[in-house]
Amino acid sequence: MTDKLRIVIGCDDAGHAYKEALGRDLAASDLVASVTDVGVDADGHTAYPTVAFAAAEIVARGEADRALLVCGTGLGVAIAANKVRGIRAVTAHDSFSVERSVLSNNAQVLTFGQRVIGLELARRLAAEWLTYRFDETSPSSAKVRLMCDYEAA
Ligand SMILES: O=C(CO)[C@H](O)COP(=O)(O)O
Repeated sequence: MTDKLRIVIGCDDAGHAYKEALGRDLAASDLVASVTDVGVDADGHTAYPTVAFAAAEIVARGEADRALLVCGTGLGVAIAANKVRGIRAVTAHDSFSVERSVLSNNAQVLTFGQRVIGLELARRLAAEWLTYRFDETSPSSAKVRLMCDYEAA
């Protein structure tokens, strides 16, 4: 049995509909221990970096395992989340990249663009994402460590 994940979700106003739908899927998943929603709500207009910082900081503090963030493109929330020390955030809109974001990069944050991919693809990718766990003994581990060491220096 794979460990269940504590997940943070967040979005800006351009990603709200997908955040809500994905949040419902996550809450219903056997692979998810908890879902923490950092906004925005239906009429919220918080700028995407503010939401991404809040979600990434929760992960960086070890209070959640991963974050799933949505904005118009997925790009802004990824850039912002990557500003938080210890966070590796990626935008991935295809199955292989989602898999490798965990297995190669040990990325804790996945981002989607509501204006870029269809909802059903986003839902499928999020479901796949839940099944992957980084292997600290894999050949990818030393490469991820290079990034961690660079950040820590
Ligand atoms: O996609 C976004 C940022 O990457 C965001 O949802 C919209 O940003 P804007 O084009 O600056 O309004």
